[in-house]
Amino acid sequence: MRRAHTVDQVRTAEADLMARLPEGTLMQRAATGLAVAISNFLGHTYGARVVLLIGSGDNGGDALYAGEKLARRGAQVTAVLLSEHYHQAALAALLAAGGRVAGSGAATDAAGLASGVAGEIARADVVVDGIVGIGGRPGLRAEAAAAVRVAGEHRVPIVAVDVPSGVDVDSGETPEEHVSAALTVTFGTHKICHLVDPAATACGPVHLVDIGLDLPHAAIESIQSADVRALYPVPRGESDKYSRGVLGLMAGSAQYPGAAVIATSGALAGPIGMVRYVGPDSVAEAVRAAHPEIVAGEGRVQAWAVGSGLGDDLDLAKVRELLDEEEPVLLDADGIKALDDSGDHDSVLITPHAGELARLLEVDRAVVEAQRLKHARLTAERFDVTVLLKGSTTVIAAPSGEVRVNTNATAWLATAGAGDVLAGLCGSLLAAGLNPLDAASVGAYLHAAAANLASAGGPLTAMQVAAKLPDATRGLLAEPDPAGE
Ligand SMILES: NC(=O)C1=CN([C@@H]2O[C@H](COP(=O)(O)OP(=O)(O)OC[C@H]3O[C@@H](n4cnc5c(N)ncnc54)[C@H](O)[C@@H]3O)[C@@H](O)[C@H]2O)[C@@H](O)CC1
Ligand SMILES: Nc1ncnc2c1ncn2[C@@H]1O[C@H](COP(=O)(O)OP(=O)(O)O)[C@@H](O)[C@H]1O
Ligand SMILES: [K+]
Repeated sequence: MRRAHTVDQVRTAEADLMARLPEGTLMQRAATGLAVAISNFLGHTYGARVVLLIGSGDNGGDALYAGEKLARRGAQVTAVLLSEHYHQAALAALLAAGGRVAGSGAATDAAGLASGVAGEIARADVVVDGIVGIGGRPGLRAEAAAAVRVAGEHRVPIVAVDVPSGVDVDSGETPEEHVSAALTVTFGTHKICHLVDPAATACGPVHLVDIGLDLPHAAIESIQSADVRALYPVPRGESDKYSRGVLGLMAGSAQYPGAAVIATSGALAGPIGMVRYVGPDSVAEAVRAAHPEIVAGEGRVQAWAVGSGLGDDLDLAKVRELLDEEEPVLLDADGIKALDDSGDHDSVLITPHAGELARLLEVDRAVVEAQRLKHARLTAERFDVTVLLKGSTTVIAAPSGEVRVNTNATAWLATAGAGDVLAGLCGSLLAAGLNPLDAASVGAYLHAAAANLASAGGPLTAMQVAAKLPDATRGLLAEPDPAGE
């Protein structure tokens, strides 16, 4: 698992380590990693024009020391001081290495920047965001915001130090103006904003520099290929189609027959031995035509997936009966309407997008989109259910308080029917015996991996995603475990 910690957890771990090391050691480790990452990002160092945006704290200190190291290797490094306070020793080191400070005069330009600063930023090869790190509050002050805007206007890429300044580090929310980075270089561990949207998108790719922190249990985890490999229910020699798991699928309607076909494709491409389709005859025929492997009609199952494309055909009483049974149930789309906040749902997984979760919670969709982690968590707690909240980053929250995210999906996956594939696949993983948290995590990862194969940088259809699931699974199960994962 890739782990993300809260600001408090990071500060505690940092204090413990600093007490055992000579002063300044951690910042030097961070700055060295940062300088190397900036060099790699640029592809060259000698002669590169680097502008550092410097705030009052240690985040600015990291940026200044990295600037010093780049200046020693021949970069032209200019610091823009955005606060009266700054890390004095780090600035002295930068100046001693040949770096400069821009805009130290009193005059300002139309953007509110000290004169000369906008021109420096416009000509830069890279801007380094050392405005604030984990000590920052959301938002940017006027001068910082103006500097960031100039970089944007001139398409100068920004490398964020630790976090893109202005985002909310512990929630991944972006209530105010913030930096949008081409690369974020972080230290010690990932922070929540690196994994949860909308902030995760503002980070760009995230590069982690190890600085030796000893960290506690993570607040949030992001599932990696090695985790999927360890969890995937691979059939054994003695397995038969029943022991591999049978999924009952209640999906599709006269209104949306395709959803049943697509969800079945997802389910059959999972680890189970059989799908039992339960629905109107006309839809069952369409499913059988596409998938002769299915069995139509009720029978013994190890889990249910209910809801994709049911539309007005949703039989609330029937779904509530299923919820009272022992078998795990996945509720997707309209099926989620059957959930109430009384009762024990710890074997239930719901797979809403932001609109469906908003309807369940009776709030606006935009509120869920802006505060994805918060709403996934509170739903898991209030309904005693595991929630897989779909979107650009998928957030999975369990009633135990555990949270996992999946960040490897391509935006091409945002296409009609992709959610039906996911519901079928996650249902299949439940029927094969995974608990709701693991089924959701493995499902989201493989769904995204299949979408990446189907897309290869271009458009895809939901059925193509389902068709690539076996390849994605095969590739992953065959992969050797990389060291350190
Ligand atoms: N904690 C760690 O493990 C390590 C931290 N390091 C660096 O230190 C950073 C944290 O440093 P600090 O604690 O000094 O905090 P920051 O540098 O994040 O912020 C410092 C100050 O900025 C001001 N501020 C807050 N929000 C602002 C806003 N929106 N606009 C303008 N100013 C604002 C506040 O006065 C705050 O105290 C990390 O992000 C990282 O870059 C690294 O040097 C090494 C290890
Ligand atoms: N911007 C995005 N980047 C990556 N994946 C996305 C993005 N937006 C949506 N997705 C994923 O695409 C799928 C869309 O599912 P859903 O919204 O249920 O569509 P449908 O109901 O049409 O099947 C989900 O797996 C979701 O997580
Ligand atoms: K920053």
